[in-house]
Amino acid sequence: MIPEYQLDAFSNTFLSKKKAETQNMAVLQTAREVIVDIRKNGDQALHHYIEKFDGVLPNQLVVSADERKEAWDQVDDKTIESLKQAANNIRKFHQKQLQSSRFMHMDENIVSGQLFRPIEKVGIYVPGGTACYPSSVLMNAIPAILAGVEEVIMVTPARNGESIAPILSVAADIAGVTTIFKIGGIQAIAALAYGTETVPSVDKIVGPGNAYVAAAKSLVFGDVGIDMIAGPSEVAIIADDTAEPSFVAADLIAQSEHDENARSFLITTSASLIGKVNAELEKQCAVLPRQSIAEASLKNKSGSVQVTTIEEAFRLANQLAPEHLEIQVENPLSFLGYIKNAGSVFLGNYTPEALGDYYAGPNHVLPTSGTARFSSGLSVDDFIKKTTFLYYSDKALQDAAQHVITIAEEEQLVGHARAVEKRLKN
Ligand SMILES: NC(=O)c1ccc[n+]([C@@H]2O[C@H](COP(=O)([O-])OP(=O)(O)OC[C@H]3O[C@@H](n4cnc5c(N)ncnc54)[C@H](O)[C@@H]3O)[C@@H](O)[C@H]2O)c1
Ligand SMILES: N[C@H](CO)Cc1c[nH]c[nH+]1
Ligand SMILES: [Zn+2]
Repeated sequence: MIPEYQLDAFSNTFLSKKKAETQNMAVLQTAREVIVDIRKNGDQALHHYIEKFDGVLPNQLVVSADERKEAWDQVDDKTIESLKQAANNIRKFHQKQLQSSRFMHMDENIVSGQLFRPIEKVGIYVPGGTACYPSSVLMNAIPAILAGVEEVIMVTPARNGESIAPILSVAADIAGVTTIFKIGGIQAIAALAYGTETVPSVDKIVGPGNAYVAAAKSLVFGDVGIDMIAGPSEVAIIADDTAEPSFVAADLIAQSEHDENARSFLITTSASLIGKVNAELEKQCAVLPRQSIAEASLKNKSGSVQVTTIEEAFRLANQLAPEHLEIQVENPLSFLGYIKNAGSVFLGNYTPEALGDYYAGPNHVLPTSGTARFSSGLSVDDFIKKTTFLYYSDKALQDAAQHVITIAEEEQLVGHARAVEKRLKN
């Protein structure tokens, strides 16, 4: 069910450097047209595209205070409790990421350092097309609020043309989201980036979404900040003979059920594991509500490979740089030092990725499509700007002046040299 590859074929198929399918030209073209129109025509264009892409235009785009209050009665207590527990864990984990402004140097003549300041207004995109992700509300909003962002504006498409899922509103309250708009897709990103009569513009947009959302984010980048351009979700599992085939299969399925383009990889030193996992996949997929999605992802976008050593397994995983890396081998913690490129790592047979997707604390908004080679998952840092500062006394400048002038003259920037010379005492 998950195709087996020889090592060379696995590398050739999955390691080529190419941008995710979010960069599809037709999707980009649609996104460009919608963004240009909304930027020029504001609400009028926004309404048009909500109707066009989501079918119905809600009477009111903002989720009202009454709607937010009523949502609490529509979600059962057990679910609210689970969300609160998850929020606590996510808050605790991200709290440790906070840093204070700092001095790099301080004496009577020179002071330098870095100011850490939150971004003022942030937009968070919460996907809502095919599924509903309260966990993504928590993962995006909690680090922003911990960082000190004043206004967190959430957008998500309305389910039936009128309301958003109550659980999303409850999660937004638990996290501390300021305002929620019932807008999804390209039109939501355009409205957040440029503002309309109804939607305020923000300084940065974060959060995952489908190919249209990703394309729109890539186009507005520069006018606003973005966290990343997320492609389809991925998991790579490194497993040896001690791995439990039914656990491995369950975790491959958990990622593959996200969408048909999700990618699941199994890299194993075991001669018998792939066969056992395939038997489990067959069994477990058959009883899955999203069976056809998971099967399509496993069959068409995923792969397994047998390697001879654990070192080879990690070499391959580092080349893949997967969004999620599971390590289901004996003494998993002893392999932390082998990891170079991965969005988030899950160690041991009892740490399924699902634990991190929802609950444990680390963020689930992670780099995909090999971009973990150069980037990281969402964190408090994504909502902080670092501004350097510098003070030199008269004496300190006199001491440094000649070096500055020399380099300025080498660059033939006489104005720069003069700016220092003007202050020289002799
Ligand atoms: N990386 C993560 O942390 C994470 C978390 C949750 C979900 N996801 C991913 O987010 C994605 C969610 O996708 P989704 O579609 O369910 O929800 P979505 O909210 O991202 O997209 C839905 C919107 O897409 C727009 N759209 C749909 N078809 C269109 C078309 N033909 N032209 C223009 N616009 C169109 C509509 O406006 C709609 O509101 C999935 O791929 C899922 O795997 C990722
Ligand atoms: N696995 C997703 C990130 O790739 C996150 C998620 C949300 N809900 C379930 N899973
Ligand atoms: Zn998931």
